[in-house]
Amino acid sequence: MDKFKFPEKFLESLAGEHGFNEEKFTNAHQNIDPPTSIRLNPFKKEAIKTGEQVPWCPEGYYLDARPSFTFDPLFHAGCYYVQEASSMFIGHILKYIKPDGEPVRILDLCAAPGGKSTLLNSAMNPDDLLVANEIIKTRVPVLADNLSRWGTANTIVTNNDPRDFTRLKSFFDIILVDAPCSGSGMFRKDPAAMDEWSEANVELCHQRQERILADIYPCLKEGGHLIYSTCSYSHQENEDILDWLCNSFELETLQIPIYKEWGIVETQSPQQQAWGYRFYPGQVKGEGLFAACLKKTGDSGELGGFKNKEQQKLVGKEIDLIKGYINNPLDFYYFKANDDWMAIYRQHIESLNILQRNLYIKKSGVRIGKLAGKDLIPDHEFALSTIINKDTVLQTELDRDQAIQYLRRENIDITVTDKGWSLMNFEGQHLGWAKLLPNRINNYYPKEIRIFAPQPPKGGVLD
Ligand SMILES: C[S@@+](CC[C@H](N)C(=O)[O-])C[C@H]1O[C@@H](n2cnc3c(N)ncnc32)[C@H](O)[C@@H]1O
Repeated sequence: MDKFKFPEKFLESLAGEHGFNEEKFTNAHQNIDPPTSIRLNPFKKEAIKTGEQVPWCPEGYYLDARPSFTFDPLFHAGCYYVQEASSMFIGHILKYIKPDGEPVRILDLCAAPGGKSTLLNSAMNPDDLLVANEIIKTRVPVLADNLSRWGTANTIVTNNDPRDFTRLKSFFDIILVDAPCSGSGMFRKDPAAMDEWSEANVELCHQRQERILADIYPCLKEGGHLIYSTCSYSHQENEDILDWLCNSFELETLQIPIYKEWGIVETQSPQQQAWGYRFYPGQVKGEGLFAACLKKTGDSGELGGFKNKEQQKLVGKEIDLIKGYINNPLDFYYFKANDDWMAIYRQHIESLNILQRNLYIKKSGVRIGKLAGKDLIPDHEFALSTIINKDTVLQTELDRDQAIQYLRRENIDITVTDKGWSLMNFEGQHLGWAKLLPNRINNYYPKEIRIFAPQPPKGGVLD
């Protein structure tokens, strides 16, 4: 019996698509397991560098088998992100359009769980700012956690509706809209998604995609770039959207350089001949994706004259308490968010003020810690950040079993002689904090993200 029974009308709807090969596509779904791929964090240790490289992403690698990532401490240390290979193409587009040496503000509008945010962030410098937004409140914590693990201090996480961005006129240089879609590109990984697919749902998604894009168009600068992507194969959500964009706004299409051997299908929209890039399982080693990039040629006017909202800054003696633990402490602006002490690169103060006035900010830069009496309790996010000056902090190296005990928030079987706050490390990579006391260790790994799962049998199991 066929493993995949595609929804009625689904294959029919793809039949005329340029470059679509039904035989290869069906075979890939019936007989080939989805490949497992990871993308390394360029700001941290190169975790695993064996295996075949993803052709369009130098930091992407296919793994021969799917290990249990939950039981790999380097995963928790943020050394890599588990990401489907086709999605990594967005990084290829960014590298093509990002101007050299000029700081950019990038918006990832539909960002949770953060795969593409960490991808975009990998190609960014401290002078660049990433705003990662997610409309659904319950999906924001996982986005914030994934960016915390990535460790950089040039990201802001927001929880807003696309329409809230309309008033930020000409604020962003690059916007990624990885739109909510009918999800056919994920059928192989998630066959249950087939139950949701219908022509009516494709149409609903198309309408929502138009609304989202109309809302954010004004916040893109003249000369800036809009990257649009979906994990749908339906032309209504892809090429038709490009035509609608070019007809409704001042946008021009951009052709992205690709190699033929990558197996990506380059398409053009029927009316405006806007370029698009399609990924079909069976033709690429990855899942379904559509991506396109457009350049804005029109002007949306200046940012409104609203007042900045300033943060409560840390005062001199508070900064004195933490600056020894931070690399290049003068590069940062220190402020409070409720009781938390935060640090963000100084060059983003103005952006932070403007965003804070207009959006619902869930995290900005790196959370350093909070004061309890005279002591600063360091935050988990600080441990995982790349701004920590590890030479000034105690560090305790754990073996694999001890690291798992730590990540489970259990007692750790280790004898230590040092006292005080210590980074808990695995292979030199920071997992979090513990407080070393004369006869015990207080494990400060955050409860919410600790490992609950039972240990898999040797050889690894699926997560
Ligand atoms: C394809 S997923 C994003 C995946 C993410 N970019 C990544 O790479 O990890 C689409 C996201 O859009 C969000 N979303 C749903 N409805 C939305 C809307 N009306 N406006 C903006 N975003 C929406 C979903 O919550 C979801 O997180």
